[in-house]
Amino acid sequence: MTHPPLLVVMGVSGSGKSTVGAALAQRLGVPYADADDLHPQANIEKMAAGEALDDGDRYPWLETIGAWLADRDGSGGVISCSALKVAYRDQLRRHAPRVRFVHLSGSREVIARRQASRPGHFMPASLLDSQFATLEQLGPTEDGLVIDVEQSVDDIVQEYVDLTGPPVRPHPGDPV
Ligand SMILES: Nc1ncnc2c1ncn2[C@@H]1O[C@H](COP(=O)(O)OP(=O)(O)OP(=O)(O)O)[C@@H](O)[C@H]1O
Ligand SMILES: O=C(O)[C@H](O)[C@@H](O)[C@H](O)[C@H](O)CO
Repeated sequence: MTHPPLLVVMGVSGSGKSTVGAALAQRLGVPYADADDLHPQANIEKMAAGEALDDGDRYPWLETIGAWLADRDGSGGVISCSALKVAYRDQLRRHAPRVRFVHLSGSREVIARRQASRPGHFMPASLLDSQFATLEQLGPTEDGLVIDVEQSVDDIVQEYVDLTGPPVRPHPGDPV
């Protein structure tokens, strides 16, 4: 039996994970969560102070995200999470082996402009280079796809649907 999509919308800070993730979850008719809401306060404070997170900071956070994915293995869901390294994505796959990654990929210039368009967000622009330096592209054995961010949110969502086919709905009979 095919299950509704279980997705992680990934990418560097400012790539559009929260915006696209929410729109994609709505289109697919599945629950949505933003992993930024699952960070321990210490992680938020560290980034706000201009210091990049390390593997030790991310490990417990990724465990929380993995549990969220495992809980929704049957119903499907979309969570926005940077998931920058293969090792982080392996950690999530250990919780939910069928999870698919949707990498929002774009130039530093475009993403920096978008990151700067959010006054008051805790993530400083100064950390964008560390995000790109930490990012590891999806590997050939990883279930995932790459979508260019230099298009509208609606077009990104449509490209996902076009690439993956009509989504299995949590409630058969729902309109696509
Ligand atoms: N496809 C798009 N076209 C134009 N603007 C976009 C697009 N996607 C996102 N944005 C805008 O870019 C900014 C960053 O988007 P968003 O906050 O969703 O990124 P993010 O990856 O979740 O960032 P962070 O990881 O730092 O929370 C927002 O102001 C958002 O409205
Ligand atoms: O892995 C990381 O370094 C963090 O998750 C960051 O990506 C932030 O969560 C986010 O980008 C800022 O809101």
